[in-house]
Amino acid sequence: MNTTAAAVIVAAGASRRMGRDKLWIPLAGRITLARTLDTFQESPLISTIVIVTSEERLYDVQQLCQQERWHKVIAVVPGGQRRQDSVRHGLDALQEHVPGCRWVMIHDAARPFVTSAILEEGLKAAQQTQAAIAAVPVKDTIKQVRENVIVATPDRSQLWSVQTPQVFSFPLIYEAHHAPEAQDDMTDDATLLERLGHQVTIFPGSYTNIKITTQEDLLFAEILVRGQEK
Ligand SMILES: Nc1ccn([C@@H]2O[C@H](COP(=O)(O)OP(=O)(O)OP(=O)(O)O)[C@@H](O)[C@H]2O)c(=O)n1
Ligand SMILES: C[C@](O)(CO)[C@H](O)COP(=O)(O)O
Repeated sequence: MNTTAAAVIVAAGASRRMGRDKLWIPLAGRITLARTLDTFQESPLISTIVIVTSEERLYDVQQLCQQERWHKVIAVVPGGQRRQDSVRHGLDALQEHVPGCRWVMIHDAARPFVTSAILEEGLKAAQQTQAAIAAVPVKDTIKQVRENVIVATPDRSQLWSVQTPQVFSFPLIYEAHHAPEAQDDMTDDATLLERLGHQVTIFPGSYTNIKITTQEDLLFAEILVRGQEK
């Protein structure tokens, strides 16, 4: 595959459920953010990277990019109130700095175990449908609950746990993030396209492509790192 994509790495969250900045927690000695950036910097499928971080971390991230020689990083920009606002800021930076950008991968910096194989799967899938997101089949039974009472048990065979990267035609997702519908709160980028009536497909993620969110995730992360180093 000779097609490449730009990447927007969103790293501007407050880590409220972790209680401390989860992107700067060392995982076996290398911080979460660096592990994520390593994969994108090393992938031949990624041409340019924009990192979206908090105002407070702008300088730290710029310094880290120099120190780590992440030469594909063309901009480090401040995030917004919500994840979707941070994504939009990243897309705006690509619009400004990468004329003619065709494909973009939007990825959580909090998912440091993404692999180059997942990136490849995502770009291949998006080239088929213009919009494709990483996902894995749900393993638990999921219940819909209202005021502590179960109101529905969706058919598990139709339930998928969604991850990132989420890979899109850049013009498509750029326009969607600037549509009126983008004002509504949504927790992933695919939702926006769904609301606008676009078909979004899934491609295989991985059960190890975890999002570092709460303290317990660090236990699994340490095991994953040790497994990678064997
Ligand atoms: N305003 C925000 C919120 C989230 N993110 C990023 O989006 C990814 C997924 O978000 P999440 O795991 O929820 O991170 P936080 O928002 O930091 O977590 P919490 O909800 O516990 O505060 C993370 O890499 C986070 O840094 C972001 O760039 N801007
Ligand atoms: C985008 C995402 O990682 C897909 O599962 C998830 O929606 C992010 O949610 P968060 O609350 O911003 O972590």
